[in-house]
Amino acid sequence: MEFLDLDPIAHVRGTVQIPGSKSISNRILLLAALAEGETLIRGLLGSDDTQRMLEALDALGIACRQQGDTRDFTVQGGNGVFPVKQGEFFLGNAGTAVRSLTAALAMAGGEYTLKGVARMHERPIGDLVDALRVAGAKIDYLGNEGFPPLAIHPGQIGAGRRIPVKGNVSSQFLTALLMSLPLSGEDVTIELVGELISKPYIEITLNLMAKFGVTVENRNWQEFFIRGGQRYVSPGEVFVEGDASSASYFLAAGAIAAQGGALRVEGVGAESIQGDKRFAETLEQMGARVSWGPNWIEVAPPASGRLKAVDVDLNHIPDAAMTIAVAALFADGTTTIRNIESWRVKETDRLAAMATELRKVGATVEEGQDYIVVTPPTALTPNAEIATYDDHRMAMCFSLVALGGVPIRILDPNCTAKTFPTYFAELARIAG
Ligand SMILES: O=C(O)C1=C[C@@H](OP(=O)(O)O)[C@@H](O)[C@H](O)C1
Ligand SMILES: C=C(OP(=O)(O)O)C(=O)O
Repeated sequence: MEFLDLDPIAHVRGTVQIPGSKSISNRILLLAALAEGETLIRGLLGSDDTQRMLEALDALGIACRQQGDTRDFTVQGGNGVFPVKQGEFFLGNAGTAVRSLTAALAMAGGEYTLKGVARMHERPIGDLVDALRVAGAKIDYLGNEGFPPLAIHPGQIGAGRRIPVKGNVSSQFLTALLMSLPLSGEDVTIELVGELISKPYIEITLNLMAKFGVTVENRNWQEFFIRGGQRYVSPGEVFVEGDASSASYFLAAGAIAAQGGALRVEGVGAESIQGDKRFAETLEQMGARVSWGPNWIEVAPPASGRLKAVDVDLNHIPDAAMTIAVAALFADGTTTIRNIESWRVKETDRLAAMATELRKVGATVEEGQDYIVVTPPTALTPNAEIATYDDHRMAMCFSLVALGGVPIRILDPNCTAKTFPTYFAELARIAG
């Protein structure tokens, strides 16, 4: 097993340019593919998740062309049509690709198979498939009921329907329906059944759909009404913001160990459409000093020098919430993070993984079905070997332990390629 040994990091300083947002990149790729006209996408994230989406669109007959060696791409939209009517697509562990393509292909009138890595075949999709079946889609499970791989057949997506969907397992199911149902051309009402988690991701979806000319009426988060007759039209050029979840590691590093001013991230700021920018608010609650510009955030440690423990509901920022669990090692007292049951169905069972690995560095941890309680040790255990469970965020979060004056070994560090292939190089650059 490959590993990376991190030496203790005394301080961090400088500015980090955050690579493009995964959530925005994969949404824009699909919307551009469905739109009429050519879209120039600026600053697309280069990572496993976006690569899987690009490959799938390419195989579906949508030309996606990289501009030289930049991260700018042109996409020739198919105006609601995928030219290729059959295929088998491997989508790795990219939730944003599997969920949104399931809905888009269910309406595409072809024979398609969607599959991913073994873990993807353990990540639920049943609530989305149920909703699509009500809409008239024909989808079969090729393995376990409720999970990929899926066989998608031509269906009859009906007009004027009410489509119920559950949103308590993943908001990506609602996102997938929202992005695809306008293709029916008819009035559609999506009706939320029960609670919706990870709400800010729906705001990203609605914002980007509007950029491509389709508006949705959000009726108090209970119903989403899409008026028929709308279609996606390329806005010409779109810009991908820096990834706010990726920014969380550097913002936390600034809160723990910035020296000579604050650590700055660029690419995400007050004007960002990503909910994960609100991670900085939680750091502020922990006592960190935070300042905001339109496109940047700066964080410095608390005036007292030590972060405060917090008791917080982080349902709105499930990805960045992991960074708080590790930042809790640097806080006075016990930190509780609540309402994060979705951690159990992501890249790994993140509640179990986080608890196991935090204990390796000496923390006392209570793991509940939907919460985690972290009490830091008086001294961090040096040379812990951190398993990362093929979860990019486990690798990135635990690198912060090096800011506690102890060496740490991160196993399989290349798993950061899912969303941030250059993470450890960036960390080395700001480490003083
Ligand atoms: O829509 C999106 O882009 C995402 C939604 C969230 O998932 P859930 O809605 O499953 O919590 C988040 O964890 C994921 O990384 C990206
Ligand atoms: C949950 C995540 O990814 P996915 O898009 O695969 O759901 C994540 O990036 O933390």
